[in-house]
Amino acid sequence: MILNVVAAVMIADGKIFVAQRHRSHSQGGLWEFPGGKVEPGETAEIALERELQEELSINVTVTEYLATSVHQYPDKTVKLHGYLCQWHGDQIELTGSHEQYRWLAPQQVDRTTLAPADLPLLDALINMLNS
Ligand SMILES: Nc1nc2c([nH]c(=O)n2[C@H]2C[C@H](O)[C@@H](COP(=O)(O)OP(=O)(O)OP(=O)(O)O)O2)c(=O)[nH]1
Repeated sequence: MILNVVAAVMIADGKIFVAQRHRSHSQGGLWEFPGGKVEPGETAEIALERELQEELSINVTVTEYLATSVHQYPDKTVKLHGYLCQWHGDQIELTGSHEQYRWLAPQQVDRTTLAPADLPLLDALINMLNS
């Protein structure tokens, strides 16, 4: 099974937004960029806007494609498409998908608890910020 998943990379004041998946979900307890599965008929942008509204109660603007990674979990293969997204400063309210969130400098992100599919996206971001 291959899942197409979109992830939002939001940057504010040099920090990026990461959230811990709810313990009851697949890959529970791992940290990730918010987002989710692309539903049939959706573009990546529409899926991201919908997921961030559902999970964080915020409106974002998708600004730029970042990178795609493919990772095989025991039960599925995730094709993770990362996009830079603009957060407009709205109040972030977790709605149950996540346990907690943090804004961290990219180098501060704990690579051992980040969902493995997200590591190439984090590296693409760090490269982009350094170039
Ligand atoms: N949203 C999101 N999912 C990710 C990331 N990295 C990563 O491996 N995933 C995986 C976790 C899930 O197995 C899968 C789909 O994510 P999802 O956010 O739709 O998960 P979900 O809760 O609807 O999935 P499920 O528990 O119903 O299986 O992608 C990421 O950065 N963001």
